[in-house]
Amino acid sequence: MNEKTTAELEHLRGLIDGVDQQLLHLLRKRLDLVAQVGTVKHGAGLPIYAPQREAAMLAKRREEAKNMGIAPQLIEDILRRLMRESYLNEKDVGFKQVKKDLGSVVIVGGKGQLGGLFSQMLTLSGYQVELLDKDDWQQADSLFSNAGMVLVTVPIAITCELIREKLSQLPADCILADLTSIKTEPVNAMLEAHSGPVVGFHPMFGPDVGSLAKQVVVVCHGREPDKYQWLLEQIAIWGARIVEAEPERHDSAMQLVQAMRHFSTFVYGLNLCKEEADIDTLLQFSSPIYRLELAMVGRLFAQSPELYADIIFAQQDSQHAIGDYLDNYREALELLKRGDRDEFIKQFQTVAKWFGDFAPQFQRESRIMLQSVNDMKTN
Ligand SMILES: NC(=O)c1ccc[n+]([C@@H]2O[C@H](COP(=O)([O-])OP(=O)(O)OC[C@H]3O[C@@H](n4cnc5c(N)ncnc54)[C@H](O)[C@@H]3O)[C@@H](O)[C@H]2O)c1
Ligand SMILES: O=C(O)C(=O)C[C@]1(C(=O)O)C=C[C@@H](O)C=C1
Repeated sequence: MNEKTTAELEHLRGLIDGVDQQLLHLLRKRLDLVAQVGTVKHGAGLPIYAPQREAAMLAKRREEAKNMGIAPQLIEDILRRLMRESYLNEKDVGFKQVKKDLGSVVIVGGKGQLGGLFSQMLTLSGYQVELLDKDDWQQADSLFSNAGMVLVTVPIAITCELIREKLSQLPADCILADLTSIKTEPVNAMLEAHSGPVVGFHPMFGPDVGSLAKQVVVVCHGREPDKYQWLLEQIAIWGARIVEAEPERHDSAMQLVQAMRHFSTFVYGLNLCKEEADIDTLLQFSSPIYRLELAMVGRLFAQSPELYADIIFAQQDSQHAIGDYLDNYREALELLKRGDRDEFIKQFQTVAKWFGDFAPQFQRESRIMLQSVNDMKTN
């Protein structure tokens, strides 16, 4: 680079630094305003996530960006990231407590991952939370005697037995609820063990979400819904979307959404491990989609093997779905073995037709994810 180029670049980079610093000041200003919104919402008991406000704001800013010669997607990306920050900041102010006269909430398994998250959310909402973990059963009677709600969040494999053996003497008006990833058997066990209000939940997210804004919580009604309606409102205030489902319908969807998904991810990892693949080399040659795929597979193995074993093994019916998948894999492998490219293309087109409008929609969504994956690269 000659001296003139160096000087020009330095000058322009200095101006860019100045603009970025102005952006920082604007960000500070926006975060302060969002904190004030958080306080107002807390007082009024309004949900942290305001989808209509977001949609209207994004549409306006996109239009304004277009008029200024800025790509609308740029401002949308920036605002969505900023709103994620808002959910986190607004959460720290706390939430309105919907049910003031509940008594305490006893979380059985409360020192675990999901128990910890719900303990935090309930405490931020003003409830008195008591944790009852595996070594705390000597305090159970005194904790249960004041409980307005008992929330079960222990490993799946011991959930039903624990409910039947340890939760059959709760106060009659106490709500019995759970967070188990499968629903039919735990909800039945709760209905058998307790004659009062019963409700099953399945939070469709892990403990590392940061905020519940936009997350889905499946609810399976058990008994006396009017007694736990406040809890659904509380979860909505946390920003999550409640999806109602019969336990059987939930479990059958979970065979594909969880059991088969995690099983094929497990086999993918198992295969890489047995093939002794060199992850560093794979990453060097990886396209963004491969990096994303590897991240999705790798993150499974950073978590509890028991949790995933339980999700897969708790639903023995999943073996049929997994078996069908294996048959389809074998049939597709046959196409490859006999070099039947034409048939591959025919089947590809059949699947594309079956996906219909979802295929281009997923392509658009994944494009944004892939660009983020690429942005995160540092070399
Ligand atoms: N982790 C997730 O991503 C996730 C997501 C959705 C639902 N869930 C569900 O949440 C539940 C808990 O999962 P987790 O990931 O928090 O597991 P975890 O292992 O982190 O927590 C389980 C807790 O239960 C405690 N425990 C074990 N035996 C006990 C006993 N006899 N009495 C009282 N406590 C006992 C453990 O000490 C631990 O603190 C499971 O039913 C799971 O299906 C988990
Ligand atoms: O306007 C609100 O209600 C806010 O909470 C602020 C804000 C934002 O960051 O702009 C954050 C979250 C909402 O979903 C919508 C907008």
